Amino acid sequence: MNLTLTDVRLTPILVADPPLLNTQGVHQPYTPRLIVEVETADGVTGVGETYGDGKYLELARPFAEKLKGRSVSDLNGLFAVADEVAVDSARVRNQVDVGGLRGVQTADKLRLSVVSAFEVACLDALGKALGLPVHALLGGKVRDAVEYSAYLFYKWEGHPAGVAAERDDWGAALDPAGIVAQARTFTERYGFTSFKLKGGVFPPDEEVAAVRALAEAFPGHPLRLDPNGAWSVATSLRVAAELGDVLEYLEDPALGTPAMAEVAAGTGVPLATNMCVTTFAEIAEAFTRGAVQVVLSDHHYWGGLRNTQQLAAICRTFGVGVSMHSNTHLGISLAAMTHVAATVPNLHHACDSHYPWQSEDVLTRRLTFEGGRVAVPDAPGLGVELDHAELRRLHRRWLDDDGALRDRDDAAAMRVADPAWVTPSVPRW
Ligand SMILES: O=C([O-])C(=O)C[C@H](O)[C@@H](O)C(=O)[O-]
Ligand SMILES: [Mg+2]
Repeated sequence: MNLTLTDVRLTPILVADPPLLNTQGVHQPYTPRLIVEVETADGVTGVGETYGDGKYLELARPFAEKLKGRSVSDLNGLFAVADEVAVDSARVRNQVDVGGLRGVQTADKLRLSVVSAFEVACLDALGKALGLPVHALLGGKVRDAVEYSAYLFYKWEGHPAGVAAERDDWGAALDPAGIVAQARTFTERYGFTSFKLKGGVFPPDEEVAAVRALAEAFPGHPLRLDPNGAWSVATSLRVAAELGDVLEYLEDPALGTPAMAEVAAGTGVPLATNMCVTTFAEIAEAFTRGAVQVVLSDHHYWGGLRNTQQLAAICRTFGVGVSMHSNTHLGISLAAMTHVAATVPNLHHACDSHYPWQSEDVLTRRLTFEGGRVAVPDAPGLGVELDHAELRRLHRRWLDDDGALRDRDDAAAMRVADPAWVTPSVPRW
């Protein structure tokens, strides 16, 4: 068996995305992703997926060149190779990632976000070469299916008139009744039993009313609210007091560890984060200050599946819970998330996934949710197959774009509907 990497292919694509609202603005009609393919000397291939914005592409290209000739089994070596790739300081100076929705932006985090796709691709190829599923390479699954939550968004019926976009069949959701209707559609289509509402869009009282309406429609079901740090400490404490009886956790109510620590000190509602603990360097302060009770891991920016396992082990040590964050992603990443989640013993919350919002994919067969769960694939590698024709079609869309959509910008998308829109300063309420 020859595990030497002989070819690495990078394909940036644009995938359709509905008009989902968040505190920064609204999703653009198409969002960039990068698909990574690796191939061994024996012709075994592996696939990975990560963010596709320009700042990731400019690292992925030199990184890919350095991988040829190395072994797909040398996963630790990926980090050393990444360190050799220079990050343009303009990419991290005074920059926040997607308006801060994914926390701090550092050179290391950019590198890790690229490494993650290659690590997944190498694990996929290695698994196929050895005849083992990725979860086996990670030490073995401790569950046969991984539970996901319905990721509810305020949304418009469609993208603004005149904007090229695909239509979706979810309808608008701009008030409590719309959110409950969306939640019902999620349960009918996918069987989800826990619900997360993306908040920070409307004044807190409206979002509190939406969560109350969900609690009435789905009594006893786990509920979460995530305003992406849009609230002051005082507002966070007020919402926590009002919704304490129905929330499984409150996610990033206020921005940054000091504010989260203040909120945590004043409420018994567990706080979760994918914004103030997004790197290993941020763990010590947040955990010692008791600022978070649940960390939402994300293999994309934590640097892959094995780093996710390390994060989970640290959380276990400190008695902090683990769940999983998601940005817009396709089936390759859902498969990767499912494999690693299957190996984490202390995963006590349903994971987030945007996948139901994505009508397009680059797989020959989409992954499916049964009863809100994805069955852990036992086929070799990730257990997915790339649809090359669809990959080419979505790449063609990326090639044809004039550059406006190649970098995610939710505020720019909002300005199409509201030319006066500026990214709100924080705290917004
Ligand atoms: O849990 C979160 O904070 C997210 O999923 C961040 C995302 O960027 C989400 O807000 C989105 O896609 O609009
Ligand atoms: Mg969040």
